[in-house]
Amino acid sequence: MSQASFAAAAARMSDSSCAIATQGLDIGYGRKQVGRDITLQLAEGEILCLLGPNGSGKSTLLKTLLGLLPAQGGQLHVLGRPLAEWPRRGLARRLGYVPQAHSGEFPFTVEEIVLMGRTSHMPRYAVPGAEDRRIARESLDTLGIGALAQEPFTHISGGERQLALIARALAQQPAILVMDEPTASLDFGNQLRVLEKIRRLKHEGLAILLCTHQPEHAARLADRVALFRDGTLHATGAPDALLTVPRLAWLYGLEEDELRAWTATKYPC
Ligand SMILES: Nc1ncnc2c1ncn2[C@@H]1O[C@H](COP(=O)(O)OP(=O)(O)OP(=O)(O)O)[C@@H](O)[C@H]1O
Repeated sequence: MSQASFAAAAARMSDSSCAIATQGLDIGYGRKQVGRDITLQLAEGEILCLLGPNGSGKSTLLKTLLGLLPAQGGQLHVLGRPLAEWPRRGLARRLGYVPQAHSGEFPFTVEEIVLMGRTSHMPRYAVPGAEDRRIARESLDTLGIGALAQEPFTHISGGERQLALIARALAQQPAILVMDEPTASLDFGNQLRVLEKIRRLKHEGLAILLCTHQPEHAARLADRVALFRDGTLHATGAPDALLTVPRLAWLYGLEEDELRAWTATKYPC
């Protein structure tokens, strides 16, 4: 890297209006490398959609950006500050995470799961107060699952669990929202409701990074898309420029005719 580009990269990394910035990030598990040399930025008030085939390393990247997995190399800054320098509670207050829906092991109620999103706002060892409960209730209602508040998380459907995990992240009131396939197990109506909610959160100023297996969602929602394959970030840019038939066919290992035959969206050729 030349001195000028090194200086430009350093300025980008320490820009506090950049929600997340990485430079040459290597990701993986222990000695196993899953992705390498990943350089990306997520700006405030931006939606960036990460697209890529199964097993390409998207979830591993998200977990690394959240500090749930240590980076194997490179640099990672959140709001202009190295991730490692953030106090845990400060980071937890700013970074919301919607993981892929899981069944959960302990029979917490849905409300209790959502209240967990308030933990970083509460004094240590405190129980949730009236304001925390109001915010949790509002998050449930906004996703249309207020009626499930007292149900055990382990006894609701996969799609309902997905909505509860989104409600938990909303209750956290983060500045940055990282979502791993947030609409994967939702019915058509809930998919659209969640996409609309994500769009509104962006207008409230949140920075949102999400993985999706649905290019049409990225086309409608994203300010920028990132194409990720084999642990490498191949391109980032405007949806119109990147969501083309040749690029999507290459990304998912399809024939172009196959893609045209099975998608209703008319991607540019
Ligand atoms: N806990 C783990 N330990 C070791 N390797 C893992 C672990 N979790 C995932 N991997 C491996 O990392 C690679 C990338 O997985 P990852 O879950 O990041 O992919 P993905 O792009 O999110 O896939 P999908 O779209 O199917 O969710 C895969 O080869 C996977 O086997």
